[in-house]
Amino acid sequence: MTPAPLTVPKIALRNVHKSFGPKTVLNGIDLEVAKGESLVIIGGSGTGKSVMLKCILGLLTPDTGSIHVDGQETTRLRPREREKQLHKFGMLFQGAALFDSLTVWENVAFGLIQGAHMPRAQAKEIAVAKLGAVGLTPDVAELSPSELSGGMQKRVGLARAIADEPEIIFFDEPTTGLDPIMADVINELIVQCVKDLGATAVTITHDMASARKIADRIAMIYQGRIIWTGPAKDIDHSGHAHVDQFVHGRADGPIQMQIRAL
Ligand SMILES: Nc1ncnc2c1ncn2[C@@H]1O[C@H](COP(=O)(O)OP(=O)(O)OP(=O)(O)O)[C@@H](O)[C@H]1O
Repeated sequence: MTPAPLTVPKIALRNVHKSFGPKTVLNGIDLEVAKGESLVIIGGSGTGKSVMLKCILGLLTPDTGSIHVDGQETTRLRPREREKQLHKFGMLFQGAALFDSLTVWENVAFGLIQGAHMPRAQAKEIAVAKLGAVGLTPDVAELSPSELSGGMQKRVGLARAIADEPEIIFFDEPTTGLDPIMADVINELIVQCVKDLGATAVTITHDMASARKIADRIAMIYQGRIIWTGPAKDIDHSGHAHVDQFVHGRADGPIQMQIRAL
């Protein structure tokens, strides 16, 4: 009998550890993301979600463990290979992180012009089309980001994330600071854009409404490890006390917040 073909995960982390001085942040992360899947990572503040994303992007190097993207080990790539690898990723940062010194379209086209060395006129055409895909009209393209509302800035950030048609998109708390209705609009746009691109998506969020809407699968990080992962539909009956406490936002439970003055 012919064995079933093995599908290589788009992203695979194995036993990833990362410490800063005496502080262990990632303590043996094991996680796989399938091609085309939308994975949402939940977990308390300071549990290492951003550090994990930075390790996948190659902005931080794990102390031990492996990270594979499309089957290729990425933790110790040479600069040129790393740059090639980075082209696979799009990113929507917390707070959209737009440059106020550039117009909206220049923000969207930034990676196309700087990274892919595309002529400005061609990059502008793509930027205006991507702005259209997130519901912004061409007149917005000429404005400064400071002239836009928070919801519009997120849309611009999303247009920038998809401009280069990445294979993988990271969303870092995409709905932070938005009212619930605008948050829902952004969630729908994320789902639509990811689907249109056929991309693999990894989202960090504290917003459970967002997680439910965006995720095929949810993973929870706690004390530097993935303690639960399952289909989004199972999040309310995970059978895991830590997940239950987090999802329902209860102060009482196994997760004790460490509150200390810095
Ligand atoms: N470059 C660094 N140097 C030292 N410590 C760091 C560095 N980056 C992150 N940390 C520490 O690692 C821990 C995890 O940070 P991280 O930003 O990943 O948390 P998070 O889960 O994304 O939190 P939040 O939900 O609040 O954004 C924090 O205690 C943080 O102070």
